[in-house]
Amino acid sequence: MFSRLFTRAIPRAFAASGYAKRAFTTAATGFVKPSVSKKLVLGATLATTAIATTGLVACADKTPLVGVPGTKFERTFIAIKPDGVNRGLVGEIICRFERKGFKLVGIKILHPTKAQAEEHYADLSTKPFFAGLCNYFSSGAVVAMVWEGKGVVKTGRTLIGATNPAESTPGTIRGDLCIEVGRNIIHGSDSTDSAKAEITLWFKDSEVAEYQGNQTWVYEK
Ligand SMILES: Nc1ncnc2c1ncn2[C@@H]1O[C@H](COP(=O)(O)OP(=O)(O)OP(=O)(O)O)[C@@H](O)[C@H]1O
Repeated sequence: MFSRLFTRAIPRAFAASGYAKRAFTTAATGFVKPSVSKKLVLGATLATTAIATTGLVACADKTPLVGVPGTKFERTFIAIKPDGVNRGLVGEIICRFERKGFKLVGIKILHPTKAQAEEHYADLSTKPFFAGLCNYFSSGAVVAMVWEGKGVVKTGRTLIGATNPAESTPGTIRGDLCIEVGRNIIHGSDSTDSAKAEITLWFKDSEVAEYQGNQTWVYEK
């Protein structure tokens, strides 16, 4: 009952998508049929306590780490490569995703090992540029991120632009900010399956946060 009072206003598509739903528990579950006014007072008191204690409004549903493809909870993995970080383009790139309306739910800076780079780009292991690519990706700091939003995998790729910056449309990240394919500053998952694998490779569940944001101003419903 208590959890219903604080269920997020935006309905989730978990049932349709087959993703597991995790409800949060509270001490209120043992109460039996209090009067309406008592329930309201009880709910308000517990909510105040929850906010004061955690600084967050508890949610009945938690989005899975890999997101829910096809919904506004779809997630993608975006990495600003060492050239992007060293050129001071982190803020510019984040700004473009934020301005679009996507929500940043995970971010960290790390220096990938060669082995991590090889795992991340394993599907390209037969390409002649594979060794150079892994050296490049593990050559310095990378900003790894998880972004959330409707169509974020496909639209994220559109924001990024074509693999080769020379073929990227002006207005895209690569089209505006870089020149060579071997120094193309950013990576974005190319499918929802890739997003799932890459988010799982780079992030733990505890490293991704949920918050309301301004989503009611981004989506019609
Ligand atoms: N011909 C090439 N020469 C050198 N590097 C290349 C070449 N083609 C691709 N790469 C590098 O390998 C990365 C992965 O290539 P892929 O074909 O998966 O393109 P992408 O999906 O646009 O890039 P990313 O996976 O980094 O987002 C490219 O981003 C680029 O850095």
